[in-house]
Amino acid sequence: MTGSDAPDDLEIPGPPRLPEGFRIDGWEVGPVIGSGGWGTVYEARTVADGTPVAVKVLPTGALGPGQRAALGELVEREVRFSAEADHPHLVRTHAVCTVEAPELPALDGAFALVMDRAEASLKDVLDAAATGGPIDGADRVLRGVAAGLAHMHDAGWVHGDLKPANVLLGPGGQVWLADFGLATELDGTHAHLPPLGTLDHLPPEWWSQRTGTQGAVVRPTADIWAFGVLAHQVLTGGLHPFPGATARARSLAAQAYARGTAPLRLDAGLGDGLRRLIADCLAPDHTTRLPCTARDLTARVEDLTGGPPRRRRRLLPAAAAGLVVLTAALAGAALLGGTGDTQDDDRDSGAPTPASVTGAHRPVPGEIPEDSDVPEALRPVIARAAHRCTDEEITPALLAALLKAESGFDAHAARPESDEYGIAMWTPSVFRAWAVDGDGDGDKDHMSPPDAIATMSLYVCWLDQRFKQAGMPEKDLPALVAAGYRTSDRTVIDEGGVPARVRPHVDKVLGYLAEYER
Ligand SMILES: Nc1ncnc2c1ncn2[C@@H]1O[C@H](COP(=O)(O)OP(=O)(O)OP(=O)(O)O)[C@@H](O)[C@H]1O
Repeated sequence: MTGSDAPDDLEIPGPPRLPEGFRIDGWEVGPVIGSGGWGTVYEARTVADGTPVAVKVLPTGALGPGQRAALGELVEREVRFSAEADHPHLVRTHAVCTVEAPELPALDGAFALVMDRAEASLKDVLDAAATGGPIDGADRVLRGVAAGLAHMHDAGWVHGDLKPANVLLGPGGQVWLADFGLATELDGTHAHLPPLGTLDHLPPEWWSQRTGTQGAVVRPTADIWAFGVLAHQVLTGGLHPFPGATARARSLAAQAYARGTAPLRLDAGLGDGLRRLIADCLAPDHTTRLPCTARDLTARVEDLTGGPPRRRRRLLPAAAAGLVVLTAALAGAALLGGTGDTQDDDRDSGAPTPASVTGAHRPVPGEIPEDSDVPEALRPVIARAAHRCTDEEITPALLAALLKAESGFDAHAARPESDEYGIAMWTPSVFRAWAVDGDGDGDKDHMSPPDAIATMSLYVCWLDQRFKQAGMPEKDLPALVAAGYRTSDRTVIDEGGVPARVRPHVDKVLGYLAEYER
């Protein structure tokens, strides 16, 4: 790992540190992994069961009120982001605690973020790599970074500080984007970030825009530029696409290219497809970069690197005998976390479930009323599943209405004639393509209500986004989602609305929804 660990024999004053064995709530810290601009990251473990985690400690003691507020904002963003985004390629923050250490005044009151523990960062790997060829696992890293970024953008966030130090590599080969302190929510087409960022991965337009009181404007296209730089580094063992011995010189070279006074000279060893992909990411200004979305990048990276097969989706009962591979489903599956590669599956089943994250969940309309007929034991399961989807139409009330219309909340429901089973009436082969381990028991079972409901939420979230992308009327989305769940996204889009044959079912769902939303 990189970091600011000083060799034992040198007395370099560094940031204050917690002693090994120090307890922060239910976690015990170990050795330091490294330090960044705001604090220090420690190895740590969960006291209860020894699960390895990393704890990032951000001291507040020496900060002035303005700096303290800025740090509080970064932590708040990180927490909000972790609460809202849950994806196999985004590092998870399990909890945020406060360090209580009156005997260590410099650290007393510090924020402590408890996260998944990585084995190394991509920066560590690039620093150790021989230049001239791709690093080991280059394809996997690029696929993971692209999928994580696509999930963020689809959920309305910009990372804002994508760089190798913020790509973490987990013990099972997982690829996680990290450091969401700079991640910021999109307001229309762009967001504002404090002018921090990293020189080597900043797009050229960054230098020509004015920084207002809210900070500089940052758009998803800034992450796309950063991805282009990072992809070049990953595929060449660390070479930056722009020449220069220092970050400042490389940034000037990038600006000269953007002004049209210097050509783009990518490494000669790159294959045609990846060269084109990097060149698209490095289009000279944000408007020419617009067509290169993170979602497209994900599909292109998977095509170019032989990624996991494209996903299957729920079928019309009549077509259930012969599964049809639908390319469009790929994007949605990756978007919502079910990419189906083994790494993701391991993550779903093996990692601890997200624990208490202090910080506000976004208020979600459509909670299930207390006096409804939704079985009490199911309510938290439904609410948790609905909150995994950041699209506002997918509420607990809508999931409850869908479940009532599908099975009447009967966990043992079955329609063998159409191969549909369980509380969410999943066709087992289709369920497997989207499956989420809703109860964290290491198994994904269509007959387990938490798994079936979490998977339903994932799927209808994707349907909702498909219909929005297709420009279908927002007010009709609940009906369209109900119809899509019974038929398919393609059928609903091709028919321009709810197909007549599922209208009675959709009306039932809307009736239940009205009851739950009264
Ligand atoms: N969850 C984690 N697991 C393992 N190592 C981590 C984790 N998070 C961060 N690190 C490592 O800890 C070190 C410090 O990380 P930190 O995020 O504080 O700073 P940075 O990203 O290097 O710099 P800055 O945040 O100032 O841009 C880095 O080497 C980073 O790779």
